[in-house]
Parts: sequence; structure tokens; C-alpha cells
Amino acid sequence: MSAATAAESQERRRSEAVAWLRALLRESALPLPPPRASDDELRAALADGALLRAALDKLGRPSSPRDEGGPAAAERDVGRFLAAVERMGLPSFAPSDLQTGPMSAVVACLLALRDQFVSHAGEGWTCGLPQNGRMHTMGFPGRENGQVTQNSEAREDGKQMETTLQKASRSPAMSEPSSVISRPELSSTSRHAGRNFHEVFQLRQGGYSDLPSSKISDMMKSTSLDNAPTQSLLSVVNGILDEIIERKNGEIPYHLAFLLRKIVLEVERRISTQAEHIRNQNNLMKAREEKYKSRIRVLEALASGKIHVSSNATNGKAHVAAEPVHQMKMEKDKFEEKKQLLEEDLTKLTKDKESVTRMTKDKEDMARFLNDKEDIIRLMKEKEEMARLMKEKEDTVSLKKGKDGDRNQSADEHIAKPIMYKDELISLMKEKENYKVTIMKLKLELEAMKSSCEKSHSLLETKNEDVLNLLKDKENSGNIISQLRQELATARRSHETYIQDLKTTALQENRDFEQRIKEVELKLEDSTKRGRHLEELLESRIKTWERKEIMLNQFVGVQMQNIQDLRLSSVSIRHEIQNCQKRWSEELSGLGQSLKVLANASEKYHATLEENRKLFNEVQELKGNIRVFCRIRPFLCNEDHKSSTTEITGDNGELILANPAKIGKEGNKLFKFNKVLGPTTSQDEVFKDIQPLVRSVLDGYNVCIFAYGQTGSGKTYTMTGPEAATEEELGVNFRALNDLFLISRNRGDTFNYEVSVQMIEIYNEQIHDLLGSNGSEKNLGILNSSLPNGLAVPDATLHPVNSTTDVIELMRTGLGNRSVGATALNERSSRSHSVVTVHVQGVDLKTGATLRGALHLVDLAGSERVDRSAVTGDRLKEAQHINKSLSALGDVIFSLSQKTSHVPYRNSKLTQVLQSSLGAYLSSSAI
Ligand SMILES: Nc1ncnc2c1ncn2[C@@H]1O[C@H](COP(=O)(O)OP(=O)(O)OP(=O)(O)O)[C@@H](O)[C@H]1O
Repeated sequence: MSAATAAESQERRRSEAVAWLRALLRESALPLPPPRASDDELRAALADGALLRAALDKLGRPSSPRDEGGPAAAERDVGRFLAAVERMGLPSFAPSDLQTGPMSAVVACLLALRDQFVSHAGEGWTCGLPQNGRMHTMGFPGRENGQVTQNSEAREDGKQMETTLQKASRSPAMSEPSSVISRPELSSTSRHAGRNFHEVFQLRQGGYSDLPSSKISDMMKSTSLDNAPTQSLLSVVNGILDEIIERKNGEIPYHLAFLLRKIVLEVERRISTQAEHIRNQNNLMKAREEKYKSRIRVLEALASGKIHVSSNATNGKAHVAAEPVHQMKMEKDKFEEKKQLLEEDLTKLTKDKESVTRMTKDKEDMARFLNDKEDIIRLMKEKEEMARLMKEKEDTVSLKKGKDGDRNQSADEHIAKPIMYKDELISLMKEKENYKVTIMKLKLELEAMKSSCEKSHSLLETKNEDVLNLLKDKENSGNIISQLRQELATARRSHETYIQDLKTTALQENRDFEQRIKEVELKLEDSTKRGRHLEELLESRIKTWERKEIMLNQFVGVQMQNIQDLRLSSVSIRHEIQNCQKRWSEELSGLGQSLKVLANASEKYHATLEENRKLFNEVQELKGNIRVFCRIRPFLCNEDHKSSTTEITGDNGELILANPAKIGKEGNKLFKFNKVLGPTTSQDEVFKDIQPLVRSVLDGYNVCIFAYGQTGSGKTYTMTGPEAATEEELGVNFRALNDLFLISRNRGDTFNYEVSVQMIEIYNEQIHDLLGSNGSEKNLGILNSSLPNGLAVPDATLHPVNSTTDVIELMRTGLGNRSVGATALNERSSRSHSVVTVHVQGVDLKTGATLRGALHLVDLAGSERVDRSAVTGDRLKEAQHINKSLSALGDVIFSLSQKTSHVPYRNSKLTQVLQSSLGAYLSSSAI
């Protein structure tokens, strides 16, 4: 080691010694060396011996008060300190070291004392510390009867020392057998035996040496020692040791030594039992700690799981679950601390056991010493015997001298006896010399044994103090253990309560979790199924997309090829387009010329059409504004075929009606019509003659088609058709409307037509609306002068129609509202005039001119002679009105055909309604 390193080591050791000394004497008023004191500073602090004296006091070696100062007191304190150190077997130093020279020996002594103090702190040295009343009694760090006692200085300089002191103060020691070792055999008898032991050894009159050996042997053989309180045992040990000390010659009875040994063995056994008990307690505490740790882990897992699961959950629940966990953690820390204390106590007990072992060895040394002492006594006795023999020999010599005269007288007689004595004397002298040598050896051995005995006395004294301290610590430990038990019981109860609550909570939570787990499992299963389904779907779609991708790639390849081709062809097409554009421009210029020609031709075409329409209508007028066709219906199944005959005379419209019942001209009457249609004429053939008039309506003309005839002659059949008519049986009305819509659609490029329908009936000279919502109840009025739109009965409902179906639907509604009744001639006779008016308004798309036309489809009531109808009352009145109106119609038609100035329209409602159709500026046709 280099000089520098040695100096550093010495300085470090000196600092440690100074720190310990400052911590130990921190409450002292004496001046202390600075924390990093040099050798001289340390020497100056220790030179007067006051600090050394205070250290001894602090370490539980109180001395008498220092009533004087000066070098003498300093020398005495230093000497007392050195003596105490030597008694403890620690390295010492010379008093001159405190005057001059290095302080290494002093530092070594202080550190050894510190180490000894620390190592013996658990053996009761602290019993002398609490001089200021701050006893660390219950082993709870920093608490003095529940109050905090640590100060900052202790934390700074003597933390280690303080910790050691605290450990020492809370170390358990031996316990009384009855309080710690729960042995069933400790009955009242054993307690009585313990009392006997106490009575024997405490109520003695003299010393222990005076007790009869038989009594001591009886006590050692019995269970008195086993059941005696430890305090009593220690008192006996103290008493015996006191007697040993008092009797400096060491003449202690042998049986007392054995008793001492027995007591020490008993104390050792109790310490071992106590250590075993504490070890068991420690194991029990470890097991409980493991149990609590496992519960804490479970609770922490529950708490953490609860907090996570119900993150999606409430914070309040998490707080409730975390609070017991926090308390359990605090209790766990508490148990950790208790476990640490118990481990420290176990360590302390182990040290105590070692101390007792050392005491046992000392006791054995004492026993050997006593044996040696007996040998010495025996030798002394032999010596005394030798002295007695020497005295007898001297007496023999003196007797020889006194009897010289006698010997001279009988020299020859006694010559052999002195020689024998001489030899015997020589041998005795030799033997004496040997005895002297032996005695000298024995004296030396005795001296050595005396010094050993003194050391043993000193050690026993120390051990005695240790045992006392152990006893105090034992009592403290008892209190600590009882308090720990109470705390443990309290903690166990609170834990049980907590655990019960937590079990309940955990059970409930577990149920909830199980329920949730089931739900989650169901959802998971469902999700798994969905996932599988989706995976399958995904796979199929992936395959589909892969196929599509392949197809797309192929398609793209083809398209790219096509694009290439198209690019190539586009160039040629571009050229062709350019050529075409040239041609088109040339053709367009030609087309422009052609369009001009076409426009001129179109104008000429429209003019031609207009002229054609005019010519067409002029032709119609030339054919006659009033045309009368005669249709002969076939005989009905219930009619007599011979009752009348008809003869048709060709296309000139002449009809000869033959009556077989009459003779002459009366039997053959000639009638002249525009055309006569025979009984076999179909509905379509009848319409063919009327069809040109429908076209005139679209050209802005008014056309009136009405059927006239007697009841049952077939008017309704011709105009409407039979009930449930087939397509071939449809009447003039439907065919005319069908043709009207067909022609209007064909003229869609030149005209825009709007078609609307009115349907009225004239019954008993009253007009009813057959399409109104109120039915035919209301009597409508007629305008004297027709409106521009051709509406003669403006209050009748006007329904716009777009197709023949709409008109058929309206006509079925109107026919349902028509007044009918049974007559003698017809089972279902029309008792009113039915007028269906189709209003057409066409707008010329080119000129914007408006054309209005109207088509009146009239189904007149049956005309008949009243006498033939055999009607009376209402029917008679109906017939009279019908005949009157038909007569008025005949008069108007006659006037119009004769082109008279007055036309009697106002003679009936029928002629008033049809006035616009029968008037001068309109052409009409009639059947
Ligand atoms: N051309 C015809 N072919 C076959 N049957 C016909 C023809 N004309 C009329 N009939 C039938 O004659 C009967 C009477 O016809 P319808 O009812 O049309 O007479 P009407 O003149 O309207 O009578 P009313 O004046 O009493 O209403 C009906 O059964 C009808 O089917």
C-alpha cells in the first residue's frame, strides 16, 4: 500500500470514528470534534477525557459525576476508559497517544468500540441510552409512545447508529415459559414446582454455597429448573456469580458449578425454543403474507380488469375497487415491516444463542478451573502431609543431636540406624525438592488460573448484564408480540371483512363477467360465423375479381391492340373525314339549295293541303249538308217476317216498302234516301259512309250525326252497339272517336289538337248533364247564341280526353245515367235524347291559327205513335215530349233543306241544342 493510500485510509477511518462519536454524543453539551477533524483536532477534543467519559456513560457504563477538572481528572477518565476497553477485549491505546504522535491507535480503539457497540446493540447495551427519557420501547421506528422522536441531526450523522439502537430496543428476548411456550404440562403442579425453586433459591438464609448439595441435586433432578421463571434462574446465576466474585479464592462448591451449568443450559434451551417459536411465527407470517399477496394480486387483477373492461364502465366503480386494493397494499407493507422486525428479532435471538453458547463455554472453563482447584487442594493437602513428614524428620534429627552422647556410647549399636535415616533423609530431601518444584508449578498454574478466573468473573459479569438486558428485551418482546398478535387479530378481522366484501363484490363481478363473457362469446361466435362468411365471400369475390382482373387484363390487352389499330385507322379516318368534310361542305351547299326548294315545296304542300281540305269539305257540301241514310235492321227472332217486306232499288237510295195487307199504291210505298243500307250491312260499312264527316270536324267543321227511328228500330245499336259489344259490333260513336284520335295523331307534325267531351240528355224537355257529379238531376240552361268555342250548354261538364278509351269510359258512365224504360215495343226503350258532343280545338303549328269543330253524336228517343205504344200517364207524357221534339227537329231540317229564312229552332230543346250544328255556317249530316 502506498503512503498516499495509507493516509487516505487513515483519514477515512478517522472520519468514521468522528462521525460515530458525534452521533453518539450529539445531545451532549461537550465540544465535539468537527466532522472532518484532523489528528490534532481529534486529539484536542479527546485530550481532557471528557468525551471518552461521556461515551462510556452513553454506552451504559455510567461513572461517578466529574466534580473536578484538570490533568488529574483527565488522566483518571482516560484511564477508566482504557480499563473499560481492555475489559471488553478491544484494542487499546497508550495515554501518551492523546498527547503526541499519530492518532491511528485511538481511531482504531474508537472504531472497535463502535463496532462492538453495533454488534452488541441487540444484546442490551441500549438499556443505558434513554437517559433523556426517549426510550424506543415498542420497536416502531420513529415513535415514542406514538410520537415521532427522530431529529434531523440523527438523520445526518448517526442514521446507522439510530437504526441499530432502534433495532436493539425492539429486539425480542427470552420469554417466560408460561407466556411464550404454550406447553400443556405447565399445570398448577409445575407452577408449584417453579414456586418451590424460587422458595429454595430466594428464601435462603445464607449463600448458595451453604445450601446442602442434596437439596441442589434434588432441584436439578426435578422439573424445577424447567418450570422456574427465567428471572429466577438469572437471579440464581447472579447470586452464584456474586459469590464467586466475593470469594476471590474461587472456592465454590462443585455442585454449584453444575447448577450454574444446568441453569445456563436451561436458559439456552429457552432461547432456542424462543428462536424456534419466532421462526415458526416468521414462517406463519410468510405464509400469511403469501396468502395476502395472492389475494392482493387477485384483487389487483380484478381492479385492473374492472377498470379496463368498463372503460367502457364507470369511474366510480373503479374507485371503489381500487380503495380496498390500496388498503391491502398498506396492510401488506405493514406486514412486510413486521416480518422484517421478526427477522431482525430472529437474528437477535441467534446472536443471543451464540452469546449463551459462549457463556456455556465459559462455564465449562469454570468447571475445569474448579476441577483444577480441587487438584490444587489435593496437592496442598499432600504438601501439608509432606510438611508434617519434614517436621517429623527434623524432630528426628534434633532427637539425634540430643542423644549424641548416647550414640557415642553405643556407636556400634546405632551405626546402622543413622545411615538408614540418612538415606531416607536424602530421598525425602529429593522428594521435598520435587514437591517444591511441583508446588512452584502449581503456584504458577494457580496464578494463571486466578487470572483466568478473574477474566471469567469479568466476562460473567458482562454476561450477567447481557442476560439482564436480554430479560428486559424479552419482556419488551413479549409486549411487542402481544401487541403484534392484537394487531394481527385486528388486521385479520378487518381483512376477513374486506375479503368477505371483496368476495361478494368479486362474486357479483364474476357473475357479471360470466354473463358478459357469455354474451361476448355469443357475439364472438356470431362474429366468427360472419367472419367466415365474409372470408368465404371475400375469397369468392377475390376469385371473381381475379378472374375479372384476368379478363380485364386480356380486355386491356385487346383494347390496347385495338387502340393501336384505332390510332392507325384514326389517321386514315382523319384523312377520310377531311375528305368527307370537303364533300359535306360541298353537299351542304347543295342541300341548302335543296332545302330552299323543299321549303318552297312545303309551303306549296301546306297550301295544297289547305286547298285540299277546302275542296274536301266542298265535296262534302256538294254531297249535301244534310244526308239521310236508311238502315234496315234484320228481323228479330220474335218478329213476324211476313208482316212487312222491303225492296231495295240499288244505290240511288230508293226504297220500296211493301205492305202485303194493302193493295195498290198503298201496298207499295217508295222512299228516297241518300243511301239505303240493308239488313246485312255491318257496323264498319255503316261507318265508312260517315267517316269523311269526322275528318271535317278536324278541319274545323261542326258535324251532327243522329239516329232517328221508331222504338226498337236499332238507333242505339247503330250509334253505340249492343251491350257487351265485340270489336266488330262497336257503333258509330266509338268508331268516329277512334278515327278522330287516329287522324289527329297523324296530323301531329302540323296541328296540335285538344279533344274534350260533353254528354247530355233531353228528357221531357229538360237538359241533364250525364257526366256531372250530381248525375242527371240538375236542369241545365241553353245559350241563345252559341259561344265561339261552340258550347251550347256551357254548364255541362267538359271532360278532356286523350284516347278512345277515355271517351268510351265517359260514354258508359253517361249511358248508365240515361233515363230508360220498358215499352210495348221495346223492353228497354230510350226515353230521352242522348247527345254526345266531341269538341275539337286544333292549333296550326305553322301558322298558329286555331280551328274549332264539334261532333254531335245524337241517339234520339224512340218515335212512336202513342196508340201503338199503349202508354198512359208519365209514359204518355214522355212520348208526347219525344214526338213533339222530333217533330220540331223535322221542321228545322225541312226549313234548312228548303233554305227558308226562318228556321224554327226554338220549338224544342233538341233543336236549340243542335242549332250550332244545324246552322247556316255548319254542315250537318243525319241518318
Ligand atoms: N242492324 C241490326 N242487326 C241486328 N240486330 C239489330 C240491328 N238493329 C237493331 N237490332 C236489335 O233490335 C233491337 C232494338 O234495337 P235498339 O234498341 O237499337 O232500337 P232503338 O231504336 O234504339 O229503340 P228505342 O227507340 O226504344 O231505344 C235490339 O235488340 C237490337 O239488338
